[in-house]
Amino acid sequence: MGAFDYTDPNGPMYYGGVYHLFYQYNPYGAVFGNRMIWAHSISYDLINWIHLNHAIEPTDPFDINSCWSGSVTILPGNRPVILYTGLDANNNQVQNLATPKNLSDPFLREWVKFSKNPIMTPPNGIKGNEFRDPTTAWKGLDGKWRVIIGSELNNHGMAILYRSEDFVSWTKYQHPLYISEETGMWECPDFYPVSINSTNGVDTSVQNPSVKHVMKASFNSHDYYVLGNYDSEMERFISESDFTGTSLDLRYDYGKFYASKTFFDNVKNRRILWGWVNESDSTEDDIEKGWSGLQSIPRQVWLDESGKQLLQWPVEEIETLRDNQVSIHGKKLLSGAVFELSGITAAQADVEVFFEVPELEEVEFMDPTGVDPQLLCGKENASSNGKLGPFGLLTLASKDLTEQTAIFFRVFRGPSRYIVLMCSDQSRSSLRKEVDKTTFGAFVDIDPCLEKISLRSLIDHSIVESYGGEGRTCITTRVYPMLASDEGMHLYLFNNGTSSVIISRLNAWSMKRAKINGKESLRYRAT
Ligand SMILES: OC[C@H]1O[C@@](CO)(OC[C@@]2(O[C@H]3O[C@H](CO)[C@@H](O)[C@H](O)[C@H]3O)O[C@H](CO)[C@@H](O)[C@@H]2O)[C@@H](O)[C@@H]1O
Repeated sequence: MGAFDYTDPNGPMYYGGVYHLFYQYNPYGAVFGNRMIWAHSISYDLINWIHLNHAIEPTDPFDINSCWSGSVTILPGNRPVILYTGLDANNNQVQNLATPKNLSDPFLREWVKFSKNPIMTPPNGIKGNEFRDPTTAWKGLDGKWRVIIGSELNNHGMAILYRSEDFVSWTKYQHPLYISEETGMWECPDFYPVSINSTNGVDTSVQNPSVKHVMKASFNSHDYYVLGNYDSEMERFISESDFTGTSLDLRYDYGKFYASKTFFDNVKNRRILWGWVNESDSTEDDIEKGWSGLQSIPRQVWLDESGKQLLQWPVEEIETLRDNQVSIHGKKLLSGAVFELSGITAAQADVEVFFEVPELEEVEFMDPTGVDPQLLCGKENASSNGKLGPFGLLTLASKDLTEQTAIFFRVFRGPSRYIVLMCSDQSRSSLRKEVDKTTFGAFVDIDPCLEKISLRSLIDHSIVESYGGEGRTCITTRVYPMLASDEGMHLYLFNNGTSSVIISRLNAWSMKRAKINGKESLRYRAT
């Protein structure tokens, strides 16, 4: 077996009838290494993948110590170009350019590095190890290209802005596009418009009154974003809030999800998001099992009607893996109920459930001010009893429930409205002691008086990707059950609250295996 580490998604795009995904990859070891490369895979449907030869590897002084993260921009005339960070011979981070050798090859198998690399080097005042991860570039109203690079100055994370007329000569702009007072170094920034009145995606260069902009930055092991307005004439991004690096910030995902990247899929008019989902086991475990790191299921991302946050949903193509289905309508889950959902493969499933909570009157009061939902989930875990909740799913569970990963909700009465808490409780996910079992949690911005509380979970052996409130809150987790074999894995609905809840609608499917290089493959193994 090989030993490989998969991390950041790089340069996703649609070209020549196929989706391309590059990613940070260590071909020499199961964990992050000192010679990272750009691996390359392609797909016709975002689900089944073909691995190609590596796209970019360290070869020249400007990237001899690694080819780190970056992005693709499609130039006029349908010409993709890669901007990536190279670690040069002195281990300084520099930005490099590469272009396809043969544009008529839809697989874009070979990439040629620009003869005049590097095209950007750390500017004055910026440390050589704090200048990386170029975004997809966009065109301003003046026709000039813009790109941002992750960096920091005096412990303030920022997006350094460069401009260019020809994509080759880049000039640093006088001030960063964004500087954050409260965060450290920014990795893998992403900057893109979202429509304010449609779920459709828009091209990265679009600027008009019907879009807002998203600024995403990766720091403190999480992907945070703010929304705002971008003005390319003034070269300003005016955000509606600031990054605080606390639980108050908006995040794509409140579990494991980092160094993400989006791209505009012009065939289906949608923006697609990918993130790196790392392991929760130890480095020693990774070396023993011979690999580490997953890519999330790609998600469509768009602005919520409220304009206050993004919504995310697994791309529709995931439904092609759906196999046999079970459905439930109008079933009451009494206090203390644990109800097995049989008839599907619990180890690999897609479950969507809508809960109705009729007994709202006497729920506990909670003032959410200053409350960290993740800590609250740790305290009010799956086995505690509230009035309304915990209720939800017990995934990847052994028959006797010794091992289980609970994805659940609690409902509280707040000062002005009800508060819905969503948690992913890993504390009993595995009998293995050395794995990280931190509980994750976040609030879901829904009013249970007006709508049902929904949960969709994509379960696959060692990963559970959960979408609460129809994509308002996402939590991804990695777990390593020991007791349950694929066949012995179980899935339950539960209600530990003192009030009943109603499963108003549930649809769940066994999921087939995706094909990698034409063969049905296990996407993720627990061990
Ligand atoms: O592959 C390099 C790209 O990855 C990014 C974002 O994920 O930087 C990753 C980063 O962390 C790696 O090294 C750490 C040890 O130094 C290790 O703990 C972690 O698991 C690794 O992913 O790489 C640098 C240098 O090590 C570190 O500062 C980062 O957090 C992205 O910024 C890079 O382009």
